Amino acid sequence: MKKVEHIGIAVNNLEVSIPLFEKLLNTTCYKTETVASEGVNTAFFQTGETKIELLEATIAESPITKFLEKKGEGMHHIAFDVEDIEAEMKRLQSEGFVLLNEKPKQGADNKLVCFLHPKGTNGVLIELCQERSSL
Ligand SMILES: CC[C@H](C(=O)O)C(=O)SCCNC(=O)CCNC(=O)[C@H](O)C(C)(C)COP(=O)(O)OP(=O)(O)OC[C@H]1O[C@@H](n2cnc3c(N)ncnc32)[C@H](O)[C@@H]1OP(=O)(O)O
Ligand SMILES: [Co+2]
Repeated sequence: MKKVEHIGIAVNNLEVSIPLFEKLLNTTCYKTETVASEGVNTAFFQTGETKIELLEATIAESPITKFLEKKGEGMHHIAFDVEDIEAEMKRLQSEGFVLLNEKPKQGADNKLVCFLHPKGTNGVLIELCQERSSL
C-alpha cells in the first residue's frame, strides 16, 4: 500500500456538502464524477498528498443508500493507492481478507478499484485503487 489515496464520506446531497467542504478545506472541489456502476455521484477535493471523496447515492440500490439509511452521513471508506492491484488482491486474498469484487472494477478519478469486506478489517471498508494510466 503506497499511501491513503482518499477518504470516502457518504453524504445526502452533494449540492449541500460540496460548499460545506470547500469552506472546511479552504479549497475548491476539483472534480465531480458519476460512477453509474456503483450508483454514486462523487466529488473530489485535494488535501495535500491525499483526497476527500464525497459520495451521494444516485439509485435506491446504491451501497450509499443503504449506508445512509443505516448509519446516516459520515465516514464510509478508506482507499489506498496500490502499485499493482491484481497482485495486491491476490496477496490479500491469500492473507484471508474477503474481496468484494473478483476482478478490479472501474472506479472514479481514473482508477481501477477493489473493496475488502469490513467484517475482515475491524469494521472499516477498505478500497484499493490503481491509477489507470499506469496500466
Ligand atoms: C468506485 C467508485 C468510488 C471510488 O472511490 O472510485 C467509490 O468509492 S464507490 C463507494 C461505494 N461502493 C461500495 O461501497 C462498494 C463496496 N461496498 C459493498 O459491497 C457493500 O456496501 C458492503 C458489502 C460493504 C455492505 O453491503 P451490505 O448489503 O452487506 O450492507 P449491510 O448494511 O447489510 O452491511 C453488512 C455489514 O457491513 C457493515 N457495513 C456496511 N457498509 C459499511 C461501511 N462503509 N463501513 C463499515 N461497515 C460497513 C454494516 O454495518 C453491516 O454490519 P453489521 O454489524 O451486520 O451491522
Ligand atoms: Co472511494
